[in-house]
Amino acid sequence: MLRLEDVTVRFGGLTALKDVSFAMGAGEILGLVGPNGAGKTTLFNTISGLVRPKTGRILFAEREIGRLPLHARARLGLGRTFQIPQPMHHLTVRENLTVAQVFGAGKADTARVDEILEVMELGQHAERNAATELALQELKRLEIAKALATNPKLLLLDEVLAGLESNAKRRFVDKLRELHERYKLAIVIVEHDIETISTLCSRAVVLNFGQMIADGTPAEVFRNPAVVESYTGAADA
Ligand SMILES: Nc1ncnc2c1ncn2[C@@H]1O[C@H](COP(=O)(O)OP(=O)(O)OP(=O)(O)O)[C@@H](O)[C@H]1O
Repeated sequence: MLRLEDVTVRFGGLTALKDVSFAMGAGEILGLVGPNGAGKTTLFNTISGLVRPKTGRILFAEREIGRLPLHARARLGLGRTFQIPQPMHHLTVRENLTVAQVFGAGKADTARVDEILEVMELGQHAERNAATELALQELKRLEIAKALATNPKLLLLDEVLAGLESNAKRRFVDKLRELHERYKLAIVIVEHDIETISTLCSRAVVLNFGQMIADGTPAEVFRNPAVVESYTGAADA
């Protein structure tokens, strides 16, 4: 479903991604891990179209998408969330979903918006101002709801669980599983918590200084010496 071939991204003199290659299949839940600054968000930005790679190819649903604009990628089924929730100001929760839907799916579909509000447990907040009247957990659910409104086949989740306490995190993980089943979604999730990656993901890939240093089951990856060193090295720095 998604394949990256030798993707390199530079910001001036800084190589943020270097020859990154990996493929994932429909329905997979993949954890993307690595120390701060490793290139995880840059990878999401490159897949979703905010950042242009210097070299390499990105294929999604058997099409080369590396030069397509954001909305074209969204319409092919690429959905994403942002590390810092970005609700549209002055709009209600419901309006946020409708705008996301028009951007990513090409037209408004009230029934689908109602369904997503219910699935994401946002029904009672539907007419609230999204930017000023939601608590952190609701903002996070809205961020995912906006991505779902674009009818994705692949969902890129950038640290959606960060800042939640452990019970809330567990409920959120259950919700992600539910979405995976219900919408037959493939998911890539950036997350620092090893336990979460281990319970949610069948596979994990690790970035360090822009390079992929491991790819395997979470158990394999987290006992890989290069991975352990990338984290302890970062902690010592
Ligand atoms: N727009 C940009 N311009 C210049 N440098 C950038 C830009 N975006 C990211 N970088 C740099 O690229 C590197 C990778 O950053 P990125 O945000 O992708 O890492 P990350 O793995 O998502 O980190 P974190 O876990 O802290 O979110 C960092 O050195 C960062 O400073």
